[in-house]
Amino acid sequence: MPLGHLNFITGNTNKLVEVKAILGDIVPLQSQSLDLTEIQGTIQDISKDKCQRAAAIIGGPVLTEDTCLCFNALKELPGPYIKWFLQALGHEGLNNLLMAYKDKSAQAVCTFAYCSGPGHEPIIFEGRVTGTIVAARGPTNFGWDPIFEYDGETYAEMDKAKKNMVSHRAIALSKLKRWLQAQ
Ligand SMILES: O=c1[nH]cnc2c1ncn2[C@@H]1O[C@H](COP(=O)(O)OP(=O)(O)O)[C@@H](O)[C@H]1O
Ligand SMILES: [Mg+2]
Repeated sequence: MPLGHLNFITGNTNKLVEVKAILGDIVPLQSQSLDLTEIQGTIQDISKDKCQRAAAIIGGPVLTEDTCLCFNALKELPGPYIKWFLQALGHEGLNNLLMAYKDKSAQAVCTFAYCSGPGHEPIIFEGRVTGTIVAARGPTNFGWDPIFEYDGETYAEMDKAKKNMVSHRAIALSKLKRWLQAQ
């Protein structure tokens, strides 16, 4: 492994807790919060751009993460804009967006980007889980967890250990881990 530690750029405590739980002792993690603006575009464009700017500010290697929630009936919107949709509409409002459609399926998409330093091209690791948007069930401490149902339970109802085994974040991190171990 080439890295002393990974510098994970995030201001989201819930994400940090999950990333630490999933990566365990395999990768020592250091975290830092930067207020980075996000461009509009595809998930990959947004992730790469953000990661490159974080590396330029830090002046070294960084890991960034973006989470999208894509409603299939809405051609994958809100997608990268889910944070603002959730903030404005809440769980009920997000459900209402799908009222006009039979298809309630959604994809949770987690994108990690690793950039080895300023000017270097970021590498992307994506995890995607298809679930169903339902009326909120379970604790409300993490984002849209209560309205995303997978395998009969919402993410919020799920045992933490199970979420960290099956989630979009777990899938993306297993790809990152494999890549790190091959370096
Ligand atoms: O695993 C998850 N479950 C539920 N909500 C999540 C999960 N990961 C991210 N979110 C939420 O989805 C949105 C994703 O936006 P973004 O990735 O920009 O988050 P951040 O800026 O808080 O790090 C935020 O509202 C975040 O709280
Ligand atoms: Mg974001």
